[in-house]
Amino acid sequence: MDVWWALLYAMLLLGPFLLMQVSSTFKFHFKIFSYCILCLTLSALAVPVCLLRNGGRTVDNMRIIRAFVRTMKYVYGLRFQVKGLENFEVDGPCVIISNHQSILDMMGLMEILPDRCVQIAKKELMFAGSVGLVTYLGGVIYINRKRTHDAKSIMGGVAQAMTDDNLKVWVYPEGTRNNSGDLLPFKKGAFHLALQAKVPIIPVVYSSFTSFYDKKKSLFTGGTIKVEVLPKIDISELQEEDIAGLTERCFNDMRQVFFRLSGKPYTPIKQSSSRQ
Ligand SMILES: CCCCCCCC/C=C\CCCCCCCC(=O)SCCNC(=O)CCNC(=O)[C@H](O)C(C)(C)COP(=O)(O)OP(=O)(O)OC[C@H]1O[C@@H](n2cnc3c(N)ncnc32)[C@H](O)[C@@H]1OP(=O)(O)O
Ligand SMILES: CCCCCCCCCCCCCC(=O)OC[C@@H](O)COP(=O)(O)O
Repeated sequence: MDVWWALLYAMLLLGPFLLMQVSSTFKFHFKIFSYCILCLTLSALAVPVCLLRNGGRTVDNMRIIRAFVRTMKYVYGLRFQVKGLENFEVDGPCVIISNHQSILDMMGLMEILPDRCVQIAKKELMFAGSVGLVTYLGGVIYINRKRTHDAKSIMGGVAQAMTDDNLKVWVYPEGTRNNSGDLLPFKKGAFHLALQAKVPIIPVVYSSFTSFYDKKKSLFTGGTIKVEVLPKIDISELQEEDIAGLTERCFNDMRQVFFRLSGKPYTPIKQSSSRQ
């Protein structure tokens, strides 16, 4: 009989706690689901606008997409504090590199996206319904990350297009989303691209989302994201053999800014030793 009483007490004590857990997980997933639905809906609205204004796949559509996406931050209670926007004022093309934490990054990307800028994305995004279609219309460049040989040759072709069409290209050098509160080691494609196109690199850093968005804790509330556009890095004097050093330098510079913006103490690491 005592066992039943003990069980009853345990349920009374743990019940509300368990319910709270279930409902916070539910809330989190519901919010993410609503984010995807909103992306799909806004894309479906943006597609005809893009087609009517610009006819087909062109970077000019990015201005329309940007205007749509910029409204989304109000729905999720996000604010952006941006510094260094003047660093985007370069003559001609450049490679922009930034850290990538979550699908929410699309809002941060569009918040500061300069004109004539396309992004490199995994090819799977092309099949995400109306989102895929709108990214296609905006001129997003798709790569197959599983076939890195093909990915490299696609990025080689992009170098030529950058100079021919005066394009800026946005790359997430971590190569995947990462919500760990640190940066993943950088892949080298963005740096090869800058060297091949002979254009400067502009790093952009977003502060950590972990205080308001954390998958593991099912946390997704409103918050402020600090963004810093860093001064351009001139690569005109560099050669192929300098790529590893350049990657390391960008990684360290951005990681330092990432920790500062996130209000966390900085501990240096070597990018090569942090490879998984
Ligand atoms: C209207 C409402 C709408 C609402 C909806 C919103 C819509 C918004 C619209 C529009 C926004 C769209 C936004 C999309 C965002 C999507 C984000 C993503 O999808 S992130 C995933 C894809 N991105 C990447 O993966 C980064 C790029 N990746 C790279 O650059 C890699 O480097 C890659 C794939 C080219 C190769 O990756 P490896 O895994 O092989 O690793 P490695 O270390 O870089 O390379 C291995 C060796 O190959 C050499 N290598 C790399 N690239 C080379 C190259 N181009 N040429 C020669 N050698 C190269 C390297 O030097 C390295 O060699 P040694 O170890 O140093 O000897
Ligand atoms: C067919 C219905 C699909 C509906 C999906 C709608 C979702 C909209 C999301 C907006 C664009 C997000 C782009 C993005 O952030 O992609 C993730 C990749 O960067 C990295 O991929 P991963 O971390 O390696 O999986």
